[in-house]
Amino acid sequence: MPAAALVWVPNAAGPTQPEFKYLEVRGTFWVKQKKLKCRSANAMATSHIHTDTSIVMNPSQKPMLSSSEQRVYDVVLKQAAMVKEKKENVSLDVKPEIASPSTIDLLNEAYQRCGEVCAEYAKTFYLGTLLMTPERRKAIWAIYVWCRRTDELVDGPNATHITPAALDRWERRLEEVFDSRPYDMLDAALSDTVSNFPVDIQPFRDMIEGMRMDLRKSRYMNFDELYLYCYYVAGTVGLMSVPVMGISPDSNARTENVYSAALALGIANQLTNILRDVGEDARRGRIYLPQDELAQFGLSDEDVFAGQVTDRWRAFMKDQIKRARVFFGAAEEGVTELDKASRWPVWASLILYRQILDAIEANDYNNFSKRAYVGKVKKFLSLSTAYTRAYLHPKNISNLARA
Ligand SMILES: CC(C)=CCC/C(C)=C/CC/C(C)=C/CC/C(C)=C/COP(=O)(O)OP(=O)(O)O
Repeated sequence: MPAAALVWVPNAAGPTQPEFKYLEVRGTFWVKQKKLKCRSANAMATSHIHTDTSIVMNPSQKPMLSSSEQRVYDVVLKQAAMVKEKKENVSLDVKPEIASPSTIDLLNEAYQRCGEVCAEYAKTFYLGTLLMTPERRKAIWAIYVWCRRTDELVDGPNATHITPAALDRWERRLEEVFDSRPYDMLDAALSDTVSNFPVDIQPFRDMIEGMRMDLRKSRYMNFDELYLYCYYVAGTVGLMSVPVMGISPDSNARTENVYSAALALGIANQLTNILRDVGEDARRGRIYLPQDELAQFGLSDEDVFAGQVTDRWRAFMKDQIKRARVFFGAAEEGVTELDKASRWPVWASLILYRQILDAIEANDYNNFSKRAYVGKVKKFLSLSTAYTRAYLHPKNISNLARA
């Protein structure tokens, strides 16, 4: 793991320039060292390329983005631009009333089904969506269901039969959803959602690309490759959700910065998921951990398959956990910018998922044969912490979040 990382921090005072906090690893601590003004808004934990601190510390330079980060940041900018455009043209955006009562009934039924699926597979998140306005709640359900169905193609009961050609068909079907030609009821709900909210198709396409990647790849040479995978399968969810969840009318943050935070939450969640599931994935012949970083700690695939918790493994895991926490930290700053009604479910999922990292530590880094999980009492407490954070004044929230 890298010696240094730049982490984007939204400037609540309404910046003309985004701000970055410079974080440096010293021994086992991340030390906030100085703030830099940078022209580019994205420098999310670009740690793996910034091992030479002199590169990051020169304030006159744009932070160097890796190829994956640049590729992903272009999607962030595109999505943010779409939202801004929608905001500016909001008065012109009157949809003709062409839907017949029977179409409306069918759509309502479709959304209801999406809600049932969400309630069944993501209970806590579903409860959180109940706080949102009915339009937003239904739209989030429709997006959730599409993501779930996409994931099931490679992870569900028929996963062994799935081929790249089937994913191509799923992508053509996605294009039709965005062209208002849905194939089934659940697609119809998504079609309706993407016509009501400024949601870009790219993150959806990219999630399918993530499934293709999972089919053809079982090793990641470095963090750049892993970052791209995490964006495809989880960062995309953040980008799809924010246009629906909405940014608070009181927010002074730049739209693209809120989207970068949403992306960070997806990446943090996925990194956590990977760290929790090392043993389970290894039993399927998969290792998502960066190969070069394993090697830096004197570890190899064989060590992962052997599943022994050694001092080398502990040291490696400490570094990986540290990086996941950096991404959670970057995400936190964006949650406070979301529309008030959307903050609670996001805080809840952030706090709950981040606790999995604590659970891995509590298991003495045995993620080979012990599953890290958050107990019921802790879960319940987290929900009320999330509630408090969501409904305090934004200025207080960031202070509290660091407590
Ligand atoms: C922070 C801001 C501004 C917005 C929030 C934007 C959102 C909603 C981001 C969340 C992205 C997200 C939920 C990504 C999915 C990540 C993930 C690893 C999900 C795990 O899914 P499962 O595999 O079902 O998990 P379990 O195995 O833990 O059940």
